[in-house]
Amino acid sequence: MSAPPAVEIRGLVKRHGGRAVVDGLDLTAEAGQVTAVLGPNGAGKTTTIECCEGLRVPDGGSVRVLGLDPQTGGRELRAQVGVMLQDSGLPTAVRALDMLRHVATMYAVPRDVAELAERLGLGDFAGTTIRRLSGGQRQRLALAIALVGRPALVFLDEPSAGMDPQSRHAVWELVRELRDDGVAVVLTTHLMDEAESLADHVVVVDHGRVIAEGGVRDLVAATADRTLRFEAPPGLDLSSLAAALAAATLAVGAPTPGHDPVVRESTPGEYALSGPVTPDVLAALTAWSAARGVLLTSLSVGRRTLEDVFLDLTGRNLR
Ligand SMILES: Nc1ncnc2c1ncn2[C@@H]1O[C@H](COP(=O)(O)OP(=O)(O)OP(=O)(O)O)[C@@H](O)[C@H]1O
Repeated sequence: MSAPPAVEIRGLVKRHGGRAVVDGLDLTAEAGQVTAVLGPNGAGKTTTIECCEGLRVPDGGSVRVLGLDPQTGGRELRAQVGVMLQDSGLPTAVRALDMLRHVATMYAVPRDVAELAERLGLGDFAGTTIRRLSGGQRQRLALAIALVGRPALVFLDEPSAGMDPQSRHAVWELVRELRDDGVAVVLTTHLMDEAESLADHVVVVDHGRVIAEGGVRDLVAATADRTLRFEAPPGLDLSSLAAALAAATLAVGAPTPGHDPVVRESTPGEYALSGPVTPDVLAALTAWSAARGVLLTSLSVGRRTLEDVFLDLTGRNLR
């Protein structure tokens, strides 16, 4: 019989104050894969992960972690699951490296503390008390603590948030190694480049449900292959612009039903167009702007990214 998935969630429901913040969510994470859970603020990601960690009791559905119920799996699960929380909850008066050494003693076969500390650059602040660490340093320590017990499954909540580029790449490298060693990695992130560069499987969550999932390439390829972004004064009349762009699409023939261009103002003054990006659409955009005296201060056509997919699905940016 094949091993059960590292995480198997079916129909998870969690309510707060009568409101379902997780509302029938299904998620599977396999060993030897990085599963990225993406979603806007308040989508229910952390609540879902906390149900897997046994920190919250579900109101409905089932959660299995390494084949066990997190509510009753207790010690057996703690020995095999590494957890990196955003708010690490570490004691503040302890020195960073002492904390890591202490946690290592709790495991039967811990990783080499010196090697792990070196990999994550903890040497620079080994003797500093946790209270005095910067946000990025604290993150690196929390990650080391999550990994020191050689877990079979790790939950990483925004693992490289607040880190400088060098530290982020060290973290990414470590995550790839874990995956190659057969560890199941579940990470939540707002960083598209983090998900794009690490994830084997992406699960997009909104309003407590999964709204899309698949490999990064599948998700990106499921829609058009290019995207158009531009900057202009905030508050453009998007319905008038969309009509002009739709006319340009029609003018060149062969419109695809349901694929009219859609323009969104993702943040004030920043616009993204989904739908076919053709030379005529580009010409129609600049003609529409010129007719209204609107100056486009930047304009780019590029490869679609997960960020675009996310915007199409939820109408919102990830942050
Ligand atoms: N203990 C609680 N009591 C009441 N509401 C809560 C509680 N915990 C979470 N919520 C609400 O549940 C919703 C989902 O929160 P959750 O932290 O799971 O979202 P998230 O997707 O992790 O968001 P973020 O990306 O901001 O971390 C939010 O609206 C939040 O305010």
